[in-house]
Amino acid sequence: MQSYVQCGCIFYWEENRMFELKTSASFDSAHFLSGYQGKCSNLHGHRWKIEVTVGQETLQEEGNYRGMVIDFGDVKHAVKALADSYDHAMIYEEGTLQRATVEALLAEGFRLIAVPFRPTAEQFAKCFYEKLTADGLPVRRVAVYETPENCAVYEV
Ligand SMILES: Nc1nc2c(c(=O)[nH]1)N=C([C@H](O)[C@H](O)COP(=O)(O)OP(=O)(O)OP(=O)(O)O)CN2
Ligand SMILES: [Zn+2]
Repeated sequence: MQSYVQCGCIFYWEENRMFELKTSASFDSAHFLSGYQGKCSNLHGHRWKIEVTVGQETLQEEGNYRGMVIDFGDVKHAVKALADSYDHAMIYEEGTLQRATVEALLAEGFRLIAVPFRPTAEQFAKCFYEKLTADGLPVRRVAVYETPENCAVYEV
């Protein structure tokens, strides 16, 4: 990252160094892509992996967390809790299933999660970024893997 810095009447670009921590957690769920031309319009499952990078230019200077960006445990627990909240569910975009279908699935005891977006890896990456940021984590990057080879990244 670069900052435009003023020193007297001189302006210059200063390269900022960044400390980053990375952790990941996974969840297993089903989804489908409504309106997709191809096999992903059908209900299918993934083992989604959420890989989160948090970062800061400075480390904490005193107390229990001196020398740290944030405690590894705090990042790990937040990402695990997020993954668990999407685990073993059928994830669908709001408005893409008939009401009778939703009611029938709920009557069978299935766990449904309606999301206000098409559940692509890209949209999940942005959604997870926003949720973890709202939890107070200094998130820089969220990668969401649908398969071990394919991931989408949301980065700030
Ligand atoms: N840019 C994106 N493209 C696709 C996404 C996505 O989230 N972002 N998602 C899908 C589907 O969810 C699909 O499950 C993944 O597709 P695909 O890679 O084709 O699936 P496989 O890895 O199982 O492919 P095989 O060729 O069957 O091994 C589609 N595209
Ligand atoms: Zn899929």
